Amino acid sequence: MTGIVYKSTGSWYSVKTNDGEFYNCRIKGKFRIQGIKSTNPVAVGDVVEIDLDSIGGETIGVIKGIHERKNYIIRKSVNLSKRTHIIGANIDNAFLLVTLNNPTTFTDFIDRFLVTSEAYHITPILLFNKIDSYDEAALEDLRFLVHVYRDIGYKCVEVSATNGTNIDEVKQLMEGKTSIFTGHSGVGKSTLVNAIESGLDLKTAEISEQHKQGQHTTTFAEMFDLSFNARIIDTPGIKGFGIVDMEKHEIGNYFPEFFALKNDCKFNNCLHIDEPKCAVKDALEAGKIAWSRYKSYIQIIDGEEENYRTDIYGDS
Ligand SMILES: Nc1nc2c(ncn2[C@@H]2O[C@H](COP(=O)(O)OP(=O)(O)OP(=O)(O)O)[C@@H](O)[C@H]2O)c(=O)[nH]1
Ligand SMILES: [Zn+2]
Repeated sequence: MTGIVYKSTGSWYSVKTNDGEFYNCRIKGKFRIQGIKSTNPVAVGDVVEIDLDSIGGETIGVIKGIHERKNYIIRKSVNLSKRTHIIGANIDNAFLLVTLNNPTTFTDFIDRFLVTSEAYHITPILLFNKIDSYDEAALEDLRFLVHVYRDIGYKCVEVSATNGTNIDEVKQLMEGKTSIFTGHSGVGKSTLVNAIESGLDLKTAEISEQHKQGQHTTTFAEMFDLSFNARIIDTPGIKGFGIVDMEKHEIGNYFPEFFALKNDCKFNNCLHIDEPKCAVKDALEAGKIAWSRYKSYIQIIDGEEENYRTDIYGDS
């Protein structure tokens, strides 16, 4: 039987099969997928093959195989073991909630998120939240930012989680897909998810209650079905994306407006820094590329070692 992993707590996995039933499953044998060494061989969002077994009147599943992943996001531990944990797999949309103030979301944070989404092959969507709270000056800044990102081709939606503004548009973008929500603490993730589907926070509350009783201190990702044929992967403690292990020369490929000009640079390995006849620098001077984007690019290129190691920002 084929199913999808909705939850994992170490050695047990909750798998929903095509008939809509949930089964507690264990893993049989060893898994080594796509050459990743991770602390968890099977992750939330994985499509798995299971066999059912009846043990003492209870039906237990055994996971015997995993389908190839479309993508997956990982978190590397910052300690010496550098062990990788797969947070979630087969994700369609990554929503980043952005607020201009309260808290401030800086453009380099947005751009790192976009680069990582591109590298992971996840569709990034920017949600500019709290638009009900902005004064005219902030709205002006907002319009500029939205213009910059729409121009590149990124989907941007201005929302108010508290007023319900444009929540239907967000729901439309989620339909038939698996989404994750990220953003700084206080940007309104919980409020927004609650506006999308009320009562969902109730479920998560129950789960954290279970965690308190159990031995696990780590919070695990969990997937939820929403009422309008959409899924959310709840990623506790994950606030945003950083940069995946990348070669310097690759980074420009994940800035679509730079990538589009790549063949116009004199050198095909142009880093767009101080090479002559660089089409990206020309476009920047001509005002066709935003300075904030170029600044983020340089920051990533010059990034401290840490930026290349930690690809998911978490609390720990
Ligand atoms: N004015 C206004 N306030 C909002 C909006 N969305 C959220 N807030 C407020 O912002 C604060 C933080 O919202 P949360 O939903 O808790 O933010 P969060 O991103 O889940 O925060 P963490 O749980 O710390 O990651 C709360 O006081 C919300 O009421 C909005 O659209 N407009
Ligand atoms: Zn160049």
